[in-house]
Amino acid sequence: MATLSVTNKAPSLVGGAMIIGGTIIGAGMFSLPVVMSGSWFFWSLLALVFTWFCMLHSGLMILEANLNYHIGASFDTITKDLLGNRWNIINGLTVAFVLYILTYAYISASGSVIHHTFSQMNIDFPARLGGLLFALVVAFIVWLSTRAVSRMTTIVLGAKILTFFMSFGGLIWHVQPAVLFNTAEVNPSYLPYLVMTLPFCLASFGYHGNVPSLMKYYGKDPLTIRRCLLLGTLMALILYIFWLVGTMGNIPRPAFIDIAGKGGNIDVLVQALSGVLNSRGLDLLLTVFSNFAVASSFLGVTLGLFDYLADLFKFDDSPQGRFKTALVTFLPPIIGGVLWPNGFIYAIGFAGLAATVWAAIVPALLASASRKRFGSPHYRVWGGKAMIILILCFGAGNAIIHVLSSFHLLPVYK
Ligand SMILES: N[C@@H](Cc1ccccc1)C(=O)O
Repeated sequence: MATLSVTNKAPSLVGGAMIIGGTIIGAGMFSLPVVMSGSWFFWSLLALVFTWFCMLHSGLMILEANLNYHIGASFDTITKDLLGNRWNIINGLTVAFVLYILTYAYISASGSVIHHTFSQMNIDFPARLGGLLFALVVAFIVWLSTRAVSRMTTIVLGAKILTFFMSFGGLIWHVQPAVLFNTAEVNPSYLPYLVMTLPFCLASFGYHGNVPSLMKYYGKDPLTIRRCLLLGTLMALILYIFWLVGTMGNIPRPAFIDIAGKGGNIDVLVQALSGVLNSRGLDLLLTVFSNFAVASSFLGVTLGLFDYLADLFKFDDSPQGRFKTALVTFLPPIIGGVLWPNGFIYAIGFAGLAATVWAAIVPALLASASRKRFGSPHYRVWGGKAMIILILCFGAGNAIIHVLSSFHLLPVYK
């Protein structure tokens, strides 16, 4: 979850859209080309658009329920009041789980990115050590203060956007239609691999913790907040489509088998891209971009986890209190990262599984309960009962798919 820096004046529409877009676009996108290599471009496009649609509307459902409460009321208050204690506990647990597993994913990802960066300078830097050091630096910043995180995030986010356009502009020019449309393979089969991509799409479109924060910033202004959600999620969708074209148009489908076999982490992907690009400058840009992309999500998500745990364990805001919070925030994922440095793809999948509870199932239940209790006078998501049922099925379907694929019951492209 991205951090929001508090300002006195109401932020512009673009500001809110950027907050949403910035939270959505994170390390999750690096898992997409790898897990989508089986279903390849067109089917994956369909999965992306479908997930975008459902995740946008589940976010709007949180807004619908949220508008019946005081400004500043967050997930916890709304869920407890509308759905009762049991749902609230399940909700809280899955929120914590997503944040923990993402922190672990970022440690694993940053280790891999650092390893790749150094290996370009012909230095062999172990990924485990890279992840550990990176996590310690982030832990230090988070321990310092929220303001330090906010400043760092601003710098990193700026650099991320800049390097994104510079490197992706380059990637797009290199796209070969024959590779993108996979004309070399005779009778390829794509459809069986489609469903297993969904939990990864879901994780990559996660932002829902920020909906209550938007109400804090704009007040009860459903129109503006709705526009922010629409713009922010659309921004992510368009960027992800570019990203798919850029990767699948440059790396042939069969080459992804090898990438997935090596753990599917970012360094392997970037290496495969630079192999086909043959351009030193682009290669460097891509490496710089992946560093910033991981760093900004890392900062945002761990700050969210830090605040959540501080509140949960009632650790105070003194340096010692913050130190204790930093320990419970970072120690478990660091241990995970040192023991299993290549779990990035798995972790993103599990984030999708847990996120489906609080980003799809609970929002649909909230909207339904809010209509019964309050009649949703401020704002009501269109589509009536059918939309609620669609989002519920989307959430439950994602959970089932993830469980099936954990037991190797779904076809995997290899
Ligand atoms: N969408 C983020 C992950 C995320 C999931 C759920 C909530 C917040 C963030 C990413 O791609 O990295």
